[in-house]
Amino acid sequence: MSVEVLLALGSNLGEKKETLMRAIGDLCTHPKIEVKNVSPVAVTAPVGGPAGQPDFVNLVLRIETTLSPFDLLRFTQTIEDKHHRTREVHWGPRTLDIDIIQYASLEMDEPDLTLPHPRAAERAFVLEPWARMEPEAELAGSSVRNLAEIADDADGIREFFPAPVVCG
Ligand SMILES: Nc1ncnc2c1ncn2[C@@H]1O[C@H](COP(=O)(O)OP(=O)(O)OP(=O)(O)O)[C@@H](O)[C@H]1O
Ligand SMILES: Nc1nc2c(c(=O)[nH]1)N=C(CO)CN2
Repeated sequence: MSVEVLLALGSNLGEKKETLMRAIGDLCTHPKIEVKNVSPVAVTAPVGGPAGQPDFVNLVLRIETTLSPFDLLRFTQTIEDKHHRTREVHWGPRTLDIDIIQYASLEMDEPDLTLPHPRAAERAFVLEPWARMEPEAELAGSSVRNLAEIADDADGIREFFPAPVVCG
């Protein structure tokens, strides 16, 4: 059975926008994933992590998939690795980060996977692109648009570029 999933992508090292477009392409090639919608592309100030790290490029994607949550996590981590993601510094600069924000209405708290993503409701760099893609979306019973307005990093959204073509 296919379920709806919300993924968030971020990059603040290298060819940031290009890396996100390639990662979308990687998702598009999986036979058990259908990319349904892509948000506008946000340039955002870094939240947390070491001082002075570069701005991020962030977007979210709506997909449908028949993969289980853990199989999806494994696949998204394979894409991160392919794009030379390293994990030395907590919240440090990265070529590519893919978070599973929401997997249908599933709630789980396992050592390697928490759903919905535990910090998504506080992150304008996730919520603002999401609200632009799906204005009526909800996260854990709250309006994503409202959450985006009150997020601490709401003024860290610098600019938006139009949404890329889905699996173009
Ligand atoms: N919903 C989720 N989506 C993606 N990874 C998750 C999720 N819940 C737990 N994890 C786990 O988090 C671990 C650390 O992920 P990662 O290094 O990308 O964190 P981060 O992006 O630096 O920080 P944050 O989790 O705050 O976004 C992953 O190995 C993964 O097992
Ligand atoms: N602006 C921005 N800040 C972050 C981001 C991100 O994607 N964008 N990701 C983080 C950890 O996942 C920590 N901080």
